[in-house]
Amino acid sequence: MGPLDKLYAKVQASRGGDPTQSYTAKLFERGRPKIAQKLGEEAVEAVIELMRGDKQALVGESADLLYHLMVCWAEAGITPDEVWAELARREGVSGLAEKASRPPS
Ligand SMILES: N=c1c2ncn([C@@H]3O[C@H](COP(=O)(O)OP(=O)(O)OP(=O)(O)O)[C@@H](O)[C@H]3O)c2ncn1[C@@H]1O[C@H](COP(=O)(O)O)[C@@H](O)[C@H]1O
Repeated sequence: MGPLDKLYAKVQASRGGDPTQSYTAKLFERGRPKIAQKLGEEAVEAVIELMRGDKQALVGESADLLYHLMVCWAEAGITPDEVWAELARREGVSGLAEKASRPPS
C-alpha cells in the first residue's frame, strides 16, 4: 500500500467519527461545499509557495493538498485504485503513441 492509499484509508476510518476530536470528521460534517472550498484553498496555497520559491513551504502545502484531495475522493465515492487505473491507462496510451512515432526497425 502506497502513502496515498494509506492516507485515504485513514480518511475513510475517520469519516463519521467525533467532529470535536477529528478534523476529518468535522470536514465531512460540514459537507461537500466546505470540502470543495478547502481543496481549492490548498491548491492556491501550493501555487503561492511555488511562485515564492519556498521549497519547504511547498512540501507542507503539497501534503495539505494531497490530504484534502483524499477527502474529496472519499466524498465523491472515488477510490485511489480508480485513479491509479486511469494513470496506468494513460501510460499505456502514451506508450502506444511513442511506439507509433518510432520508425520501423
Ligand atoms: N493528513 C492530514 C492533514 N493534513 C492537513 N490536515 C488539517 O487540515 C487543516 C488545514 O489547515 P487550515 O488552517 O487551512 O484549516 P483550518 O483553519 O483548521 O480549518 P477551516 O476553519 O478552514 O475549516 C488543519 O487543521 C490540519 O490539521 C490534516 N488533518 C488530518 N490528516 C490525516 O488524516 C487522518 C485522520 O485524522 P483526523 O482528522 O484527526 O481524524 C490522519 O492520518 C491525519 O494525519
